Amino acid sequence: MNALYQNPHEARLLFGRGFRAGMDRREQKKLAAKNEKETRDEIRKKDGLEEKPEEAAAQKIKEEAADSYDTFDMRVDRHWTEKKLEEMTERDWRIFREDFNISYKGSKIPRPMRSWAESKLTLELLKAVERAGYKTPSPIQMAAIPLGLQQRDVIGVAETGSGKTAAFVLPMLTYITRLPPMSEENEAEGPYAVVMAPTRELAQQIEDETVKFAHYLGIKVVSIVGGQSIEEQGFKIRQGCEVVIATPGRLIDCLERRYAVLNQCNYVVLDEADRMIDMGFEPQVMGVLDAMPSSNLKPENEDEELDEKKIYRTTYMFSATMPPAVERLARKYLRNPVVVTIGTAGKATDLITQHVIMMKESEKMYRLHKLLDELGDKTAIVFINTKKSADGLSKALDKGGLSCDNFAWWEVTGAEGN
Ligand SMILES: Nc1ncnc2c1ncn2[C@@H]1O[C@H](COP(=O)(O)OP(=O)(O)OP(=O)(O)O)[C@@H](O)[C@H]1O
Repeated sequence: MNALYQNPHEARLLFGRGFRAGMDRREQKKLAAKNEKETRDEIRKKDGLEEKPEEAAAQKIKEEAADSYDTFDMRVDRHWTEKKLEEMTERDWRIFREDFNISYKGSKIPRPMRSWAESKLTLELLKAVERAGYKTPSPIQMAAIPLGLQQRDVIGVAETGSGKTAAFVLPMLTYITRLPPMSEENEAEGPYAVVMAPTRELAQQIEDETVKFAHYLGIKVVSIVGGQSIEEQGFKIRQGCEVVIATPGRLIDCLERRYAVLNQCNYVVLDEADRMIDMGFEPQVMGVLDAMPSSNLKPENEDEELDEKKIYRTTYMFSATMPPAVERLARKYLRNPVVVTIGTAGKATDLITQHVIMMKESEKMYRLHKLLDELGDKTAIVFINTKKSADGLSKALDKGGLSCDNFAWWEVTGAEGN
């Protein structure tokens, strides 16, 4: 067999560099010329022949032609960052989604937004975003804001600290600005939007983030969490507020005691839904959702177009995992939702390094002590599977001179109740 065929030249694929089928033709031609020269040299060496001048000249021409090969015919496009919105192709959007690790599940999904300027947020809100110092939207904001602005139901899976809050707050405020301002006539009918979160601390964080934007629009935010007077909270709601941020237990209490109603609430956000379920709040969450009017539910038929001018019940749900109880909730209360995942669902966050240390049971206490000692004046959380072991461990650590708070009582509110 001819030696040329024994040593075939491999195509080098360069996907993602803007070449059709990932091929850089110039690079290929140069490699082919080099390959041919080496093979001919080898054959001549074997046969004891010298290279003829005309062969050398022909080879030189091939190499020069390869070197100056104009790749413009192979280069299909510029990168999406160099393009205007209207120039974006399907392929650009795919690369854009890959660049930001955005994936979707669902039908009729609107394009993500590449920048704040390209979003359909009102000028007032864009100013508020600028004042907050948010230069570019985070990936969950790029994906979820256009969905919220179309009143689509959303299930968001994103890491903590990824900017989830603004991803639901900005469309929520946009929705509110479309409604009549709160006045004596309608304030007794309750808020326009409700956000539920599993803990007081999270509710507080969401309130801070919401107020950051809401106060420029004159939108009032009230938080309804445990540890404060329920009468006072009820009074604040009745005085008129557009947004309520609440923990589910306290909110259902407020509703059952008639301190608050949700007669005009059509926008609801469940933040950290899996944690709310884990903490045993499923009945309370469902109770709140059932207290909202059902007259604005979206059509069941997912092919039916939504009327942009109409008000629909919009449900946003964020959850790091989708256990059966969360799926049940989603199936019952969300209509034709779009699932947005940033990064890999269920993957540990990139911000945390995990170490697994294998050891004998008898060494555990010593190693834990050593690890905690090495922290110096930093603090740590130790997770443990039962209340009893937490009690024993905290006592042992206390004895060993480490100041230790035992939060095991917290588990009593958990679904398992152990
Ligand atoms: N586009 C943005 N640019 C700059 N900072 C941002 C942007 N979006 C959010 N942030 C800030 O990033 C921080 C985390 O955002 P946020 O609280 O929304 O995260 P999260 O995903 O809700 O996390 P958690 O689960 O802890 O509540 C906040 O301090 C927020 O102000």
